[in-house]
Amino acid sequence: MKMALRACLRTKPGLTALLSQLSCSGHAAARRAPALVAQRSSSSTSQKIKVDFDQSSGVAVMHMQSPPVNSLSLEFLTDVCIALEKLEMDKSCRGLVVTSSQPKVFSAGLDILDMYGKSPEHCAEFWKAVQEMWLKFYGSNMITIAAVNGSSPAGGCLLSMTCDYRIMADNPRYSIGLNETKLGIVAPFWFKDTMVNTVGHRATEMALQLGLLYSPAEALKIGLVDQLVHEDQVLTTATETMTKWLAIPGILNISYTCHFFHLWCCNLVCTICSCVCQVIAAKKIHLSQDF
Ligand SMILES: CCCCC/C=C\C/C=C\CCC/C=C/C(=O)SCCNC(=O)CCNC(=O)[C@H](O)C(C)(C)COP(=O)(O)OP(=O)(O)OC[C@H]1O[C@@H](n2cnc3c(N)ncnc32)[C@H](O)[C@@H]1OP(=O)(O)O
Repeated sequence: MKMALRACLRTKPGLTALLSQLSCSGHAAARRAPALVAQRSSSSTSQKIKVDFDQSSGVAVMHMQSPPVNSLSLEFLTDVCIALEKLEMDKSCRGLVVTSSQPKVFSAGLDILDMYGKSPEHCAEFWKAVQEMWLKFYGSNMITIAAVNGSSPAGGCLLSMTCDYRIMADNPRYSIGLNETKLGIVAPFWFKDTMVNTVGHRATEMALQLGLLYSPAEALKIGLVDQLVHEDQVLTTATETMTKWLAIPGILNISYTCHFFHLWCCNLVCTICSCVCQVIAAKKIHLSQDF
């Protein structure tokens, strides 16, 4: 699925342009960007993101380092998107591993504190940034692997599902899943679609209706993650796996089908509608709070 989206993006420049207009690259571009330099290995760092790029293998590792739990705030999402954009522009970068520098947590999902009591403008920016992250990862030209070295609820699970492959630490204290229902909120349909594309319809229905968080073993069983390893081995396994993937001829040029392109267009249109609705809703909430 992700490869089809990637192919669509590569072959439909108009769509890419439209996406970039929709996305929040405006505010992203205004911020500092981690630079990639042409040398064998390079390391670039924003406050919350560290990128190590090994030019000889063409593989970059993005370390999320936003304490305490890599919650996805507007600022953090912006940094992630900028880093990804930079890597995307460097054609020598063919693979990306995403992992966490925080102990026990891959990402706690959307930053709840960044969603509460904020201005409608902030909410709109925030929501656009969430969508941009999803679009950028899902439509990436690189092979992407999530090295899930800790718990990954809600938006953290979404982030990992946008990757081509997920390797999770085999520690029963960690969990992963779209638990929004348990928080009294509804996972947006594109969260749902991403999960359907990963684990299928029935498993997604169950997961979303009950707001399930899965142990690593359960997640492996339903296909939410692809591999479990000891937590010391998550990153090394991810880079080894990446090497194998990148050795497959034409891996970055998998052809796509019309079906996938249609799905992509549907997702795009619905995303625009959803975005407009979110803004309207946020404005209404804001107004009602004034009375
Ligand atoms: C802006 C809105 C625009 C309009 C949109 C409107 C509507 C859209 C509708 C729906 C969209 C919803 C989609 C939502 C997606 C989400 O991702 S919601 C976030 C869900 N996340 C969670 O449920 C995770 C909750 N956290 C945990 O389960 C645990 O914290 C943990 C990640 C497993 C880590 O556990 P542990 O290591 O034990 O750490 P602590 O629990 O002690 O936490 C440490 C500190 O981190 C703070 N924190 C945790 N999660 C978050 C978070 N998501 N956002 C912000 N902060 C978080 C926690 O409070 C602790 O802080 P203190 O040390 O107490 O200060």
